[in-house]
Amino acid sequence: MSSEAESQDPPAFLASVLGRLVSSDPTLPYVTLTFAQSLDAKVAGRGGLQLILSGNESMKMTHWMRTMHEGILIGVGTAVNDNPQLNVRHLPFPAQGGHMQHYHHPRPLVLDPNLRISPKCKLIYNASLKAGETPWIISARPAKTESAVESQDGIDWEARKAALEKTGAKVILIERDPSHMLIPNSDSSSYLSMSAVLRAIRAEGIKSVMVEGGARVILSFLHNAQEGKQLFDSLVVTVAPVIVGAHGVGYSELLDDIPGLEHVRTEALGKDVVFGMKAMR
Ligand SMILES: NC(=O)C1=CN([C@@H]2O[C@H](COP(=O)(O)OP(=O)(O)OC[C@H]3O[C@@H](n4cnc5c(N)ncnc54)[C@H](OP(=O)(O)O)[C@@H]3O)[C@@H](O)[C@H]2O)C=CC1
Ligand SMILES: Nc1nc(O)c(N)c(N[C@@H]2O[C@H](COP(=O)(O)O)[C@@H](O)[C@H]2O)n1
Repeated sequence: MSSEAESQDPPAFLASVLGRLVSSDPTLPYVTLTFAQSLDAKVAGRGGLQLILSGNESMKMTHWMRTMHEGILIGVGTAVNDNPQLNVRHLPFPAQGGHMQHYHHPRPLVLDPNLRISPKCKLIYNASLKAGETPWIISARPAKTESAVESQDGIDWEARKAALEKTGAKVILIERDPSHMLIPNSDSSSYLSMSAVLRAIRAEGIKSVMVEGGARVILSFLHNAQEGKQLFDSLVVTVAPVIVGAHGVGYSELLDDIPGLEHVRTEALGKDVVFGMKAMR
């Protein structure tokens, strides 16, 4: 482990890749897209099995990134599959107080058009114990049907919204954007427009966001970039020395080459290699 990873300050690697975390567009947050992958570009195992790919040193770097950002965004697939905490735990134990008091914890932001997240998930439970910020769930009302009577889908969605709000979680609604970019050969028709999501987050006061995945969310950001719509400012990818194989979950199978990425720095952290890139918006 490098002495830098042991320090009480974020690694210099992150300062050079992320800079001051200020977006050049005041209507959007600064966005860091980050994830851990195997040598063969898989982010999860068979059927979405959560894999701990990062070693201690790169996981610590990820938690430094968490504390540097105001928000941490995931898709509902990750929320349901991993039941993550998304708080800051793997940093040096503070001399006074615990991790919860000492470090800034990012606000969890979950993309969830169908409100599939459980009101009993760890994000909500932790917030009730003050072991993390209250999550915000970003959704959109189901599209109206032809019929004058409200569809069962709509009624069920309203009930799930009420159940989530009862826990204290905030549900942020964005308008469905019928013109938003679909990803060919994917099941992306129900997705939220990523630029509308980012504008809504910024309007709610979040000035920097770390996007942690999962596979479909990573694909959405990279597909937008491939089509010339750059929605992230920096890309930080941890590569772990393991091959998962074809049964694993990847994000790159539907992608073409992506222009506008500029290498900033590569860092060996323990067994892993971390690549830091800047994106030209
Ligand atoms: N190695 C790593 O660093 C990480 C790995 N993972 C792994 O990733 C897997 C989860 O990935 P995945 O199943 O793809 O789920 P995601 O977490 O990527 O969530 C995808 C879901 O988010 C909703 N969504 C709404 N708008 C969008 C949009 N514009 N783009 C993409 N999604 C949108 C959709 O919900 P709906 O289906 O309701 O329409 C969609 O299905 C897990 O196995 C997890 O372990 C997760 C994070 C990090
Ligand atoms: N950086 C990183 N390395 C890995 O090996 C991972 N599996 C992940 N996954 C992300 O972290 C979430 C879990 O967070 P908590 O430990 O519960 O706070 C997981 O859901 C992914 O988003 N990241």
